[in-house]
Amino acid sequence: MLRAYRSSEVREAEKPLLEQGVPLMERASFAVATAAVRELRSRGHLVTGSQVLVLAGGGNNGADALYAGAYLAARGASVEIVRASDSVHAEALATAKESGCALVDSGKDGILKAARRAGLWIDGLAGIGVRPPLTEPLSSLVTLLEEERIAAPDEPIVIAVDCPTGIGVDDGALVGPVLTATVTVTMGAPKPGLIAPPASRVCGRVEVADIGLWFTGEPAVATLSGSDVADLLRVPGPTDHKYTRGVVLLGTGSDSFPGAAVLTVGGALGAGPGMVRLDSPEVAGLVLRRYPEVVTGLGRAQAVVLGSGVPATETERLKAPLDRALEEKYPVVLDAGALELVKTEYTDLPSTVVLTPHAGELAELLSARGEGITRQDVEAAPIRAVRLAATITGATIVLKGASDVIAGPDGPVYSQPARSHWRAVAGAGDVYAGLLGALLASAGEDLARSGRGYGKPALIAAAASWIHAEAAHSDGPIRAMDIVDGIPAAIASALHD
Ligand SMILES: NC(=O)C1=CN([C@@H]2O[C@H](COP(=O)(O)OP(=O)(O)OC[C@H]3O[C@@H](n4cnc5c(N)ncnc54)[C@H](OP(=O)(O)O)[C@@H]3O)[C@@H](O)[C@H]2O)[C@@H](O)CC1
Ligand SMILES: Nc1ncnc2c1ncn2[C@@H]1O[C@H](COP(=O)(O)OP(=O)(O)O)[C@@H](O)[C@H]1O
Ligand SMILES: [K+]
Repeated sequence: MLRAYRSSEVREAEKPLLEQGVPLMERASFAVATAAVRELRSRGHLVTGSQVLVLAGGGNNGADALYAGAYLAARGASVEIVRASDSVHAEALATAKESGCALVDSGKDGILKAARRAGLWIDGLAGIGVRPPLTEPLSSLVTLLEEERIAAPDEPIVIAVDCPTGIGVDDGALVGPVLTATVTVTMGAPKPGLIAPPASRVCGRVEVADIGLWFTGEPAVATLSGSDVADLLRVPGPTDHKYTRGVVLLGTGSDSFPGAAVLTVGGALGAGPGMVRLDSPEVAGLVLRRYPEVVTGLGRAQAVVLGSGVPATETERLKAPLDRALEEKYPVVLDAGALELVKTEYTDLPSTVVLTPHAGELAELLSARGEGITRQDVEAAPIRAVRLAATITGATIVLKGASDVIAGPDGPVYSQPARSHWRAVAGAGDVYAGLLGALLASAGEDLARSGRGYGKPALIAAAASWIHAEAAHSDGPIRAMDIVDGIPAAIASALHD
């Protein structure tokens, strides 16, 4: 599991080490220099003779970059320094100069010329001490460099020290200029913005440098790996039968969107529940032709999925299965049309109810509940939006997108990235709803006993997102049914992880 901690928690973790005199900055800058060497070598360049640009701001981040520049100069690189503040770390600057690094003329032309000469930039303009948007003069400098980076015929390698300058380190927001990185070398632990969208998109590959920091508390944001998913999966044993493995009931599909029933059933069956029930008479024939193992009609279930392919005007029929699940405390997935119910009637939900909106649906839901929030607001700061929605509704929220962002009313936020963006096709969300329902059904009895869920539904939803991303992994176009077909292998790969 990737665990991201906020800057305040990072500073707490660093405090005892600094008091003991542990040379954190030395470790940090060495990790940056090592990453730079690796990037140069992987592209067939020698360090000796490579042209490197150190972008040094006024904080410790700038000092890290300067010391890294000093290492590279000592190994034969030709290093130039842009001094972006009057108060750069004096000792680090002196060390860099002694090692042969040269200061660049700080006018626009001087900076651009140096940027064009260098194949590798080290971004030490600002680290976790900065809250965006950047102010002048840093704002103009970052804009200039980012434009140059994009326009350059051979894009430079950009190594961000701790974080790309300008990102919302703690909330993953992107407001104002940022310098996009090829690699981010982050100290001690990732920060939320390095693993949560939209900021995670400008971080390149994230490498965590172990500088000796120790974290004990719950992370602010986490990303599950295959082995975390394996820990959550319930593998059947010799005493299991179809009812112990979990039954999932689907109220999905309609005359208007019959295919949604096929896709949700496919998603659910892929995850291997004991049984899938379908309570959608108008589409039962279609589903049975494809999946004869489906049992039609209402009946006992350990989890319920409602709303995929059901128009918002036809939600009346979803209320009976929803009421029953709420009464029996079984987990519920409310997708697509069923989200309508949360706008007006079902306003106080337990966290065992999981809402699965995309950004537009989440904005509509929040607006209906009195928060003036647009789709753009949700996309600009997804962590904030899911937390707000979880707090207002009481439910667990899965915001679907290039990365799924998941939160319950408490516990960490999970950010689960897509493996490929071919996944963005109609019906992929329906597959997700079915898959999630089946995973919740396997934990349904436990969830019903433990009451409001205590973070477990969010964890299970994150596992569903991992499996869905893995199942949708592709180098070329895919259809939603290909995701259905990929689920069993994705689960097997988690179990082998
Ligand atoms: N934590 C660890 O374990 C370790 C941390 N280490 C490193 O320390 C880094 C944190 O260092 P830090 O605290 O000095 O902050 P950092 O980001 O370099 O500088 C902030 C500067 O930016 C400026 N500024 C602020 N807001 C701004 C804005 N909106 N727009 C424009 N400017 C703005 C502000 O200037 P001011 O405005 O205050 O004059 C200030 O000069 C951390 O990321 C890591 O690299 C390692 O060395 C060792 C282990
Ligand atoms: N840019 C993207 N890259 C990868 N996956 C994406 C992207 N945008 C959306 N997705 C995924 O595609 C699916 C879309 O779901 P949804 O919007 O509900 O569509 P539908 O209702 O047609 O199934 C979700 O699983 C989401 O995570
Ligand atoms: K930086």
